[in-house]
Amino acid sequence: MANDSTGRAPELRALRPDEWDTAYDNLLRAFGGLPESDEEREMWRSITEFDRFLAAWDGERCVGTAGAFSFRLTVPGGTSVPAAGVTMVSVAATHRRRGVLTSMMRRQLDDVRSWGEPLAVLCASEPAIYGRFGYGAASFQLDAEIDTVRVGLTVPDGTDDVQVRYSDPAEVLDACEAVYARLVPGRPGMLARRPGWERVGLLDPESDRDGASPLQCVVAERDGETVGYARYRVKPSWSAAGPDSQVVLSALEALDPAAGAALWRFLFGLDLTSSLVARGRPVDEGWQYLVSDIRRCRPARRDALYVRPVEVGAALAARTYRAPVDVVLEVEDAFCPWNAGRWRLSGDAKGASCEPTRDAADLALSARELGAAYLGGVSLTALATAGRVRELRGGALAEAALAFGSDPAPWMPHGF
Ligand SMILES: CC(=O)SCCNC(=O)CCNC(=O)[C@H](O)C(C)(C)COP(=O)(O)OP(=O)(O)OC[C@H]1O[C@@H](n2cnc3c(N)ncnc32)[C@H](O)[C@@H]1OP(=O)(O)O
Repeated sequence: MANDSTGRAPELRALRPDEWDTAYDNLLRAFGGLPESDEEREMWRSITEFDRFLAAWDGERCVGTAGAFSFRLTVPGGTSVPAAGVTMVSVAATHRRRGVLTSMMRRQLDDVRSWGEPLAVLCASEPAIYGRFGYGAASFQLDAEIDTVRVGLTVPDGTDDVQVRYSDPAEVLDACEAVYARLVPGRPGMLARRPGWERVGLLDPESDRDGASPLQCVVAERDGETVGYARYRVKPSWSAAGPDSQVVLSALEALDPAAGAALWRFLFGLDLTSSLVARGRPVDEGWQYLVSDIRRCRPARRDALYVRPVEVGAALAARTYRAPVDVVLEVEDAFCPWNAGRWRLSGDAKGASCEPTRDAADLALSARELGAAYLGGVSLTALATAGRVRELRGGALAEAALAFGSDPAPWMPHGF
């Protein structure tokens, strides 16, 4: 790393609580300098894990930040695996492109390994940044802007048995969190909530509303039990032709198809609105199969969660495989060389093992591609068509690609 203005390399160390404001200001400035509300600042401070938050210092000045939440991530098969949630990464523009990020990534991945966490995950501000450090885009999200005047919704049987009730978001938080917790094991990419994180979904600073209403909440109930919820805002608009307001969805979770349909029907039907913007939804979410005209929903797919296998053996052994698989992977990993070499992966829907081997390799790929395929949302076959996975034994690619896949598709419900 190049030296800084004092002639020394910036000092890298865990953040002390009294340094938090200085570090957070570096982060906000790197993201454009827009101030945050006291509510937001206090929220992010309260969930900071100081011993896992690195800051780079040029004398008294904070010039770099990189945190790592201690998350648990659902992997294919439903197990919850320790994963470092890389977050709040910033380098001061005065110190950019001198290797500060690289030094933080180096130290952080060494730390994550020493903590015994087999995975690191992140949401990238820009996709070009993290591939060099071995992160691959592993889950995708669906964004949609639905013309609710022209698009109809056909709901499944049982939808009328679900009541939708207006609720205060904070008052029903426990019931909503119980719904969320039941869904976590069922979909790879979901994160078990750490204490304090339930409040993130209720953050409602005016600066985030873009002219829309405060956060509104409805719960879906069946026989008095909460079976789903939705949080949304309404952005009012009136044209010469009349009302043209927009519903902006913030969160929606449901325990079964009828509960989900009841919530979508409610959102489609809000008076005076003509469109519904839903961002960050699962790519395979059921509403797409209820609409009369998917094209007028303008669906768009975007990269979401990036995964980095920190310990290849432990990571691959932690998930299950939807078909039997027995392959030797030749892994290339320049940034975390302890992963480089041949690994025999044997597994099925019940469990797996992954150990170093001297046997001949069946497939060759880098840690980044392994991260992309890890949650089952990116096909090894597709990566092979791009030349990112090489088949060295005939048939190994088809066998591994089938085994690695996941249904449902991986999804991460919120950023961090
Ligand atoms: C998980 C999260 O928190 S995502 C948030 C990331 N943060 C931001 O986007 C805030 C604004 N940006 C920044 O703070 C900084 O520009 C950072 C953190 C992205 C990069 O920090 P730097 O210290 O400049 O990176 P560093 O000097 O270590 O660069 C390493 C390599 O990555 C490349 N790189 C760095 N940032 C980018 C980028 N945004 N796009 C493409 N390449 C990049 C560099 O060119 C360099 O490549 P090289 O090794 O071929 O020369």
